[in-house]
Amino acid sequence: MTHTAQPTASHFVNGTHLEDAAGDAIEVIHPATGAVIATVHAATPAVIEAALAGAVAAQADWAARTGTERGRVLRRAADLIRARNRELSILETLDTGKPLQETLVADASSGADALEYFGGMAGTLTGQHVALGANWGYTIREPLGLCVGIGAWNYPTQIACWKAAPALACGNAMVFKPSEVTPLCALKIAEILVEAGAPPGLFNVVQGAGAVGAALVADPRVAKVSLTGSVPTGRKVYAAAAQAMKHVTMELGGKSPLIVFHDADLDDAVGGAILGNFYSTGQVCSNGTRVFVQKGIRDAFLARLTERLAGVRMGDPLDEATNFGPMASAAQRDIVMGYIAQGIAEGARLVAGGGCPEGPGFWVEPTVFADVTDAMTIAREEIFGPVMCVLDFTDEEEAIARANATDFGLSAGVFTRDLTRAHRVIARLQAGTCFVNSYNDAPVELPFGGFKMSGLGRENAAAAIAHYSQLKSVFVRMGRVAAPF
Ligand SMILES: NC(=O)c1ccc[n+]([C@@H]2O[C@H](COP(=O)([O-])OP(=O)(O)OC[C@H]3O[C@@H](n4cnc5c(N)ncnc54)[C@H](O)[C@@H]3O)[C@@H](O)[C@H]2O)c1
Repeated sequence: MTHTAQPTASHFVNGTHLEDAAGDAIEVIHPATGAVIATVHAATPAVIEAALAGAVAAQADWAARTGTERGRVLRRAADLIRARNRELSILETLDTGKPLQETLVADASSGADALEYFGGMAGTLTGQHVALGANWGYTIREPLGLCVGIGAWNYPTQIACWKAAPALACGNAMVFKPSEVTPLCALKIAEILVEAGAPPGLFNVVQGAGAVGAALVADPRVAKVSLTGSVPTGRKVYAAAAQAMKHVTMELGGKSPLIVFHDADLDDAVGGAILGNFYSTGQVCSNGTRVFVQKGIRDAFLARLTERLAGVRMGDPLDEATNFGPMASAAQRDIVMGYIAQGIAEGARLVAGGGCPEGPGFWVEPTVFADVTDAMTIAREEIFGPVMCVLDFTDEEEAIARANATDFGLSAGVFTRDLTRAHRVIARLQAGTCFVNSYNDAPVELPFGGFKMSGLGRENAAAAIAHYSQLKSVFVRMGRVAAPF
């Protein structure tokens, strides 16, 4: 079956669709078939200028509105997204290849959650009164101004909303650049925000690869950059932002540990490992790809995991019975297959998968390696694909030390029935987003983000407000000024 998802135009700027065919063509490929479903053009300097200038113009008026007024727009957008969840989920599936079974519950709806949550919070954003004896002070929470959002290709709708919602709630404007691999979904969010009452120019989408992202980051009008991407890109963007002391949020990669103790509910632990390695075909930053299993239950764990892998249904991602899709791109498929070959070459034991099914599309089987050691490449580097590494451990102390022996620090999980142990271990794990007897939940009410090389700042929850606003402190003297002369 052929699909088309050609957008009205490549960009959404100043409240309307904008095309400039002079920009490099970017083919949008449906990963399940390899078919071209749309073509967009990278933003030219003229498009970038229109977006930045439009955002600056829109921001002042937006910031002058009350928080309640701003929040109303965001909450209306959330309602529109929910009403169009199926249509948006189909587009997300065409763009990313993720099964519709997943996108119907995890993408547009997660974006709507963020818009609803920050829409509700917008009216509550206040400063503080500070009593200072005879004098007093107060703080004003001000927007930063113009923010740039740059997205990865695994969650294009969610990433656009997770950045736009807190930014707009605080009174900022945003220019968002989706990943060049998945350019379609953010355009829909821009359309919906305007339909919900956002002023033209408040949220703009411009297409392009790293060069367009770099041009946005370098522009002196930009006050803040929020990136979701890999650590190497994060380094570049952070360094560029530092030249003008811009604020940053960095949501980067991971190689997160999931520790399964001998007393864990085995089925729950296997379920957590499946969610933490194979959901979205493994293309999730917070995945628990180093699964440390206590020695006594290692074989039982692998046996139950292998049994449950019989439930994988690869196929047309638009078929709601499909529960496992392709990789988002041929390039990512090749990277993952390279890691699988390296795992075999370095002596890991292939327990399941490892193959790359023939035919059109970018498929990789769900793959499990056992007998993985800490030194192996597959245990050290982020693969960003459906490759689970199972490592053995003897005791708690050893598991904690090995779990922390990485430069990443995005997520970590613990499965055990001993809740004292669960909290004791979590307290010592170096990770920003942790799970007890679960994996990969990301409710908007909890902050999300990484320690160490996995990032800076937090998305979601009240914590995100601090990263999209700045405080002005005002001291007020009530008496006379006592100067020395
Ligand atoms: N922590 C999180 O919340 C989170 C979520 C999803 C993905 N990720 C991470 O994202 C990575 C996968 O996504 P990807 O391959 O799209 O990442 P990537 O780093 O290749 O690209 C991310 C974005 O940055 C842009 N970019 C590239 N070079 C740039 C530059 N010099 N200046 C400005 N922008 C530039 C890209 O065009 C893209 O839009 C993985 O490492 C994954 O862990 C993290």
